[in-house]
Amino acid sequence: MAHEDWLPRITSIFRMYDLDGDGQLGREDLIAYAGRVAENLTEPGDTKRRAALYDAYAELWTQLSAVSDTDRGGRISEQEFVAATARGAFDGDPHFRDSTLRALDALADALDRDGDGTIDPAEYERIFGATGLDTTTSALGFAAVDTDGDGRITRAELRAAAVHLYPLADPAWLTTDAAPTSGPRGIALVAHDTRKADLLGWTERRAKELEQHRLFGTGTTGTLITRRLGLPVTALRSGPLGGDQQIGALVTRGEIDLLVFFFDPLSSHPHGDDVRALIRLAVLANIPVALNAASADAMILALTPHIPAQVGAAALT
Ligand SMILES: O=C(CO)COP(=O)(O)O
Repeated sequence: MAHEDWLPRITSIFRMYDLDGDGQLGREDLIAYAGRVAENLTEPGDTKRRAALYDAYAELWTQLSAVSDTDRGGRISEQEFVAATARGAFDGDPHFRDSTLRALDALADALDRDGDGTIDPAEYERIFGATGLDTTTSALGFAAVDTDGDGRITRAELRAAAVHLYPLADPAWLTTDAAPTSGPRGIALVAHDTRKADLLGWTERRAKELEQHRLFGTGTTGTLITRRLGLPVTALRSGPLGGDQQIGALVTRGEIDLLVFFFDPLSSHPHGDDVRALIRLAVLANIPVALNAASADAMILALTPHIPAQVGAAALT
């Protein structure tokens, strides 16, 4: 792609994030940007959506700086940003891809005020004030984003339309391969009472791998893991109160890449139908399901790439 085609796009992305206008991007700019989006799109008490935005933009900063902060000064100048795009350093980087898609998904969730999984025109309208995007950006007009014309925007439609908001020489790369091949994955952790000690032992052993992913759990299981290990687990409702069904909904939305479910093999449970439904959805979605520590070990290792502690700029160019 010719330089002149993408240069104005890349400089406007840089300036969109450079909220203090000092010509340098720092972590604080991305955090302030997340704050701006959170402030405009979410209620003050909506800690879940807000935390997802802050986490996503902090992660985006990590990946942006790993690729483009070539002088390792802790800040990215506009020149470094443009140069990294010019040499296609972001294109093809799976960690950058995953963090970008995660930021877009956090934005989609924040726009989806009623939480029905799609964005209607009134919900969508707020994107412009919240992100600083120009209302005249026709590529982001509702009709252009709602490609199937059903009057609602899905996460996938937002991902596809918003790729040009990222510093890619070839934005199409971001969404051509729907399944990320590495980087943070969604992992659901569930255990019946008689298996909680086993699961806690396993999560303790695999804390290093688990902390690289996005963790979800049924109520008691998730809360216990966070309390015991400090791992950030998004705890849903307790299993018997609908937690398995909530995990099933996440599976259906494509947000879970591994289900670790240490179920009780020796007794029956009043919510047995919910348990079967969750496993059925996981089979349908073709995601790995680990029912004991041995299978969970194999699967977590397969899903967790070795991420070097500090990626040198030279290695990326
Ligand atoms: O019952 C469960 C799964 O079916 C687990 O729920 P809790 O994590 O809330 O105990």
